[in-house]
Amino acid sequence: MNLTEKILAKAANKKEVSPGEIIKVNVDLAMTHDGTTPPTIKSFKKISNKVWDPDRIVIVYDHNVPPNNIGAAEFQKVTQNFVKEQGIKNFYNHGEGICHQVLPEKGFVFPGMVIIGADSHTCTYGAFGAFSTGVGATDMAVIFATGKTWLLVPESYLIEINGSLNKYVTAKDVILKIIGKIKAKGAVYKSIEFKGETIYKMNVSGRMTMCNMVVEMGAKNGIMVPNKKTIKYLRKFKKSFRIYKPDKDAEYEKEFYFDVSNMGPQVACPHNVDNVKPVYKVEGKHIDQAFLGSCTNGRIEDLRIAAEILKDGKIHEDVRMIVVPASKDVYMKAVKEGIIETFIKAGAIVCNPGCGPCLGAHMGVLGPKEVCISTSNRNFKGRMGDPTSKIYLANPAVVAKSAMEGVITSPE
Ligand SMILES: CC(C)[C@H](C(=O)O)[C@@H](O)C(=O)O
Ligand code: SF4
Repeated sequence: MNLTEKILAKAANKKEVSPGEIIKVNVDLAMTHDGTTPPTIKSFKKISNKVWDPDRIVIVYDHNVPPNNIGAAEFQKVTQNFVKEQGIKNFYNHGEGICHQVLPEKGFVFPGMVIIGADSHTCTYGAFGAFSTGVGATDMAVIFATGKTWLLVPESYLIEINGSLNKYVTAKDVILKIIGKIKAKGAVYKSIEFKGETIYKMNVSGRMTMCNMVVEMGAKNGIMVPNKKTIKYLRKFKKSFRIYKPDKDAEYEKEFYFDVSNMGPQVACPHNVDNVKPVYKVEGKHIDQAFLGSCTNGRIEDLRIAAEILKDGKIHEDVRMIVVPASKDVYMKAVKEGIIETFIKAGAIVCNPGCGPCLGAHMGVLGPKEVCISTSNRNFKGRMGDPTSKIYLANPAVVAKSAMEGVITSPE
């Protein structure tokens, strides 16, 4: 069995599982956020009045924090009442950060776990060797009630990545390159297992960025065997965990190889995440907004990269640059390191932790024909505002450099 199959077999109390099989699994952790908790509650109330285990549910307000309209404020009240009624203690309602950042940071994510979230980027936790995937509110309601869900065991793709990354080339560029090759519909319902020297050496932040974006190829989950840096990250929580590894003769439907040694920064052009080009092909394109943040690239490592470029520089007068740290923890580290000061002095708008403008709700909605360069994960038409606006996805170095120049620019 491969890595995903091993974890799913354990969760289903079976010796072995194989692709195509429908299994019932125990869920170790369930996550919902301010947007998906109210619809989950609505379905939940039709089937139960008591959650299966309040300690295995984590709720994070991140998409609309603080509430940006009356509906969002009402939604938050619904969740607050539910949390009290059900005795859910793991509740982060005052801008603790993006759910996918908060869960690992607070020590909820460990190797071998089955984590289901009512958000499509729940696949991020594969960086820690967990099986994690997103579901809708009705599936989540059943999990809230029973602690179980059904899964179709996915076929798996093995992606091996070798080579060291050049300066200003990051995990984001690697995953964009992969998506550009496999395409947006190229891995629908597949499990993606990453391996290779590049993954083995990668820091936790980069591993999260890579697993975060597998859903942009339609994948069910992305997963990696924890490396030394990941184990070090997890040890600080002082909890025991078991690391699962694929069998030597594990089976995969397809295998892909990437050598990233000579690769430059990549950009996903409007309006599809798989419309990927090397940055030099889009250099000179005028931008109105630059966004540094999201569950893909809002971590301290990302902010450091951007700050190094912006140090002593100024953001172009035509550009509004918006910086949203992925969590309070990231924010506080950035304050301590003087990074926030660098952003403010350069002319950026620094907002409170959360999803920020990523999905067009607030904090930088794009007007007609405006162009944004963003470190987030989706550039769908109209996602950040007006349907005539355009989004280019890139790494934090490209976003920072472009913000200074007023046009898409390579930091190299
Ligand atoms: C609002 C939420 C359900 C959505 C998701 O599931 O991904 C959002 O986080 C996004 O990135 O589009
Ligand atoms: S940061 Fe963006 S992609 Fe991530 S959960 Fe929030 S809205 Fe979704």
